[in-house]
Amino acid sequence: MYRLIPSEEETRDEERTEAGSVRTHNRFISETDADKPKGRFQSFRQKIKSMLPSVFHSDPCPVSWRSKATGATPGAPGNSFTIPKRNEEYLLDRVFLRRLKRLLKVLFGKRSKITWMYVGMIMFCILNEFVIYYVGTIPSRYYKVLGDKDSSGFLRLLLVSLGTVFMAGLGKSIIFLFGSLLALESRKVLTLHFHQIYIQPKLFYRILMIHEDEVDNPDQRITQDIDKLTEALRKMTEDLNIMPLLIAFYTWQCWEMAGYIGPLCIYGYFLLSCATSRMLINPIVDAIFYKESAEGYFRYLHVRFRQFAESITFSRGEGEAKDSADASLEVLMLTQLDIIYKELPLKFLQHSVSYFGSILSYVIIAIPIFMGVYDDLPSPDISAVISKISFVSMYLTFQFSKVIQCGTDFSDVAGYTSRLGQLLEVLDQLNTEMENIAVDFPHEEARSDTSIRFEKVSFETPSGDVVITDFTHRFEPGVSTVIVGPNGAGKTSLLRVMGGLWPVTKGEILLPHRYRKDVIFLPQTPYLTYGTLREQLVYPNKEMAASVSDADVHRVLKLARLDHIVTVVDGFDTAYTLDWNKMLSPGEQQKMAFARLFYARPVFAVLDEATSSLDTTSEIEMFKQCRLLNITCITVCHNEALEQDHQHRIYLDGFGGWEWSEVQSGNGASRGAGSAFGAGPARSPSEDMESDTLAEGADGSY
Ligand SMILES: Nc1ncnc2c1ncn2[C@@H]1O[C@H](COP(=O)(O)OP(=O)(O)OP(=O)(O)O)[C@@H](O)[C@H]1O
Repeated sequence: MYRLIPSEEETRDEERTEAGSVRTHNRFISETDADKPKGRFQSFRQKIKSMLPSVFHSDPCPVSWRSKATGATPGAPGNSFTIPKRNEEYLLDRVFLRRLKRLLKVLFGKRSKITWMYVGMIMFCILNEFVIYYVGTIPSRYYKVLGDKDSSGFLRLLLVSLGTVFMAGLGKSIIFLFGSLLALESRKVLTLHFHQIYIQPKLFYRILMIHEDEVDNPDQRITQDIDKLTEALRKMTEDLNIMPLLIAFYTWQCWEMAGYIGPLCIYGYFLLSCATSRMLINPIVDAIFYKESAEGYFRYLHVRFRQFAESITFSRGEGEAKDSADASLEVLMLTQLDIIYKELPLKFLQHSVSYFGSILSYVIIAIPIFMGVYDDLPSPDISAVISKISFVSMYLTFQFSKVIQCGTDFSDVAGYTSRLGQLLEVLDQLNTEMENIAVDFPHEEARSDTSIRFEKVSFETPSGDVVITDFTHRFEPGVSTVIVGPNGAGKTSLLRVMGGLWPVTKGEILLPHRYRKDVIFLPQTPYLTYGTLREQLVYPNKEMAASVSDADVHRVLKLARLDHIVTVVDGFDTAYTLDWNKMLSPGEQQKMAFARLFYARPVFAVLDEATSSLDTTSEIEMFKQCRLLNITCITVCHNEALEQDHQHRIYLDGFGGWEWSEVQSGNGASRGAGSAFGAGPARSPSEDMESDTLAEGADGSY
């Protein structure tokens, strides 16, 4: 037996609420809050932040167990516009460094190829820099041979310089290749890491369904932000990876030729530029964070159009769809405009730094020349020296200006790092919560117990409303139970608690030891996986598909009254993606879920309105097959006629109360025997016989 007990974390959250000591970011606040925008840019940002949820959260803002801990009151009277808002600023601070360190640790982990690729790239860059140094000194050699009128020297130099320039070009392209492969590998490593943490039992559900106010668009962060981060890192790496070596080398060269004044001027200039640049980058990091949020919502809106195309069209909602898409685009444009405005001073600084840098290099040359250091040299040699110093000092200032120019890439890196780091932190936090929804392995004596037991279980919604109190019941194999009650009474929530999706606040739930095998949940809308028909039937255990024989496929499809789809698919091993949703109507999709169930034949089938789209005959047939295959149903439904297919009935009153009773008129067994089928449309005895035979056939074969 697995044991689901209240989460300590949840309890702690409540204590925090009562104590009033809460996390400050992710508060729910209203537009009427005191922190009104101050400056022009702040007001701009405020506008973007406030528009994001108002445009995209057409549904009421999700509230979570965690948000409850903030003690805020979404939708409270007077809060005409209540939105979730983050107080966190995304800056180049210690939080950013911590997040970056974490991502780099993943990238340069023990088994990652990235370390070696990076080392290879650095080696190549160093080699290439030797070539570049030679290319840089070529003009001074030309001054010399031309000044000396040395024609054979000139020809030799021409050949050598052509070869070197070709080598330098080739080197740059190879560095680009290295960088691109490195970015590709980095994306793979990071994405796999996120998949590993994010696509975990129940975690996935909790972050998307319950904690979505804490971290927006996790899908976008994984699919796009990682890509953009690795691309920005690639650009920075290509520019900066051997920069410290180059700076050291060219500082020494500059010192040799122009004395300490040269490097001193350049370093002072660089420090000043860096300090200004940092000030200008900070607001961009924040703006990038919000731009990506807006990007995510915009994309999500279009995904929803695709998902609900038919419903929108039936409701003639295209106008509303267009308005919301336009509005979301407007927000996105505002966020992009915000970045453009904030990047403007940075761009100005970057360009000015490189132009001033070239002037500075002439100042550095001028100092030794006016001090008479090179007075005793002949003029061709002075020209050569001037050219060489100019190259060295310009290259040194160029290295520093590259650092400033990387500011834009760096602000990208910082923005994406914040988004990914934040996602990792929320995932960590949820993982801890999941650990606190304890799963205890049973004592030996409990292993044979195949029942599902609820012992005085109470639980509440994520927003803290009590759903059911002190629920005690034992679901026994062979005794099907129907759960009924008004809308919002908590029927599905009871199944969520049974499935470990929601924690209990009191009491405990004991589940069969072979829980994963013995208990199968069928939701109202089944998930159709990408893949072949065989893979659909064994979902989620795709690896078992090969063991499903053609006869098995035919048999379970016939049991689920879905045998006609063998003519729709090209073959049992033909893979389909989105086409599954087009090939199967909602009712057929539910039948597919039953086909899976008939193939797996668990002890319990937990059905949450899983037959809502089926015609009455098929609905009755599904329950009959369950009975014949010894599958005990725990069914949430609104169809009173289905009660006859169950022995027990649980009624939830919607106020936390519940009532257990035996189903009075007839039961599933008697219905299965024949007469009680009168509850559904008339069926021929041969049809019944056929179903029974099929079920028996299935019995023998699985
Ligand atoms: N993620 C959530 N956050 C906050 N409240 C929720 C959440 N999910 C469900 N609830 C609330 O829990 C209550 C019970 O919902 P549940 O889906 O269990 O009802 P139900 O009995 O299955 O309803 P129906 O018959 O309409 O399917 C509802 O009031 C609903 O608003």
